[in-house]
Amino acid sequence: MGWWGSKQASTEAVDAVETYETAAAQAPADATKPLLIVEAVERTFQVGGQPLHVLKGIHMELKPRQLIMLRGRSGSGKTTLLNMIGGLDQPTRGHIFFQDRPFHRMGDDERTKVRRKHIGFIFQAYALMPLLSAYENVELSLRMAGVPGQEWKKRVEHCLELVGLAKRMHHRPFELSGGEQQRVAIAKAIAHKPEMLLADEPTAELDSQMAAQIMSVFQTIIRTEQVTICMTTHDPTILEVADHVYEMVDGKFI
Ligand SMILES: Nc1ncnc2c1ncn2[C@@H]1O[C@H](COP(=O)(O)OP(=O)(O)OP(=O)(O)O)[C@@H](O)[C@H]1O
Repeated sequence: MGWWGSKQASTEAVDAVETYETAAAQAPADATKPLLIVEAVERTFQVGGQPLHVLKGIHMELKPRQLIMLRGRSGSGKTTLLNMIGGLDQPTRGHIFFQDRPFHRMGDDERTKVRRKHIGFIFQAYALMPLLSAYENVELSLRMAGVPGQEWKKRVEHCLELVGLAKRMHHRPFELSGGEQQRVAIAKAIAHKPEMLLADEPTAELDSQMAAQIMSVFQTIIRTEQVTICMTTHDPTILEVADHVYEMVDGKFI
């Protein structure tokens, strides 16, 4: 997983983003219109001078307020696809449209801007700052997203309440269980009000009871925050809460 290289900021790129932003802002809210469209996406890496075909023609759609799961064995390409959907990487071939923005044609800086504003990420290992409290961790993400300071307190408290941690907001990560830390990570990921939340194996480190709590939090935030969630998983016990499961085998959906 990584941030992909070149830094080619240009006025043209900034203008292009603003054009996409304006178009997206003006588009009428339509619950049936896909939030994200993936068309014939392929991703090839060069490994030791040889091409490694990791994604081999992926088609998918995410609609508003859905919970979508990508399931498949280790190495099948789930994280590679999640990176494309989140604008962290670009396809070798094919198209990705996020709210009508053509991710496959946009430069790194343009995609970074869109990501900061419209997408939240949750990882298997909670990615919290160890010396900051739950409250401060969530506040940090608002600060980084450029949200005005006067809005922080209300939003931080609201997000921590949504994930059931109102009473633990002043605890630091080491004073919380794994499931509670993952809930702080969720509060952090939704604080800037993204339309899409991407989660890579969010329950992998948790026992089945904590995993069920995370899935229940996901269902709550889809309803209350109007977010769409796309997550990868190995865990067959949580698939039943998904609106749709894409099963990936060797870089393709079956
Ligand atoms: N940057 C890269 N360079 C070369 N090969 C890569 C790169 N990223 C991923 N791969 C290869 O692509 C394949 C798919 O990896 P990916 O991480 O997408 O699988 P996954 O289904 O998410 O697996 P896991 O469940 O173990 O996380 C693997 O063989 C991996 O080694």
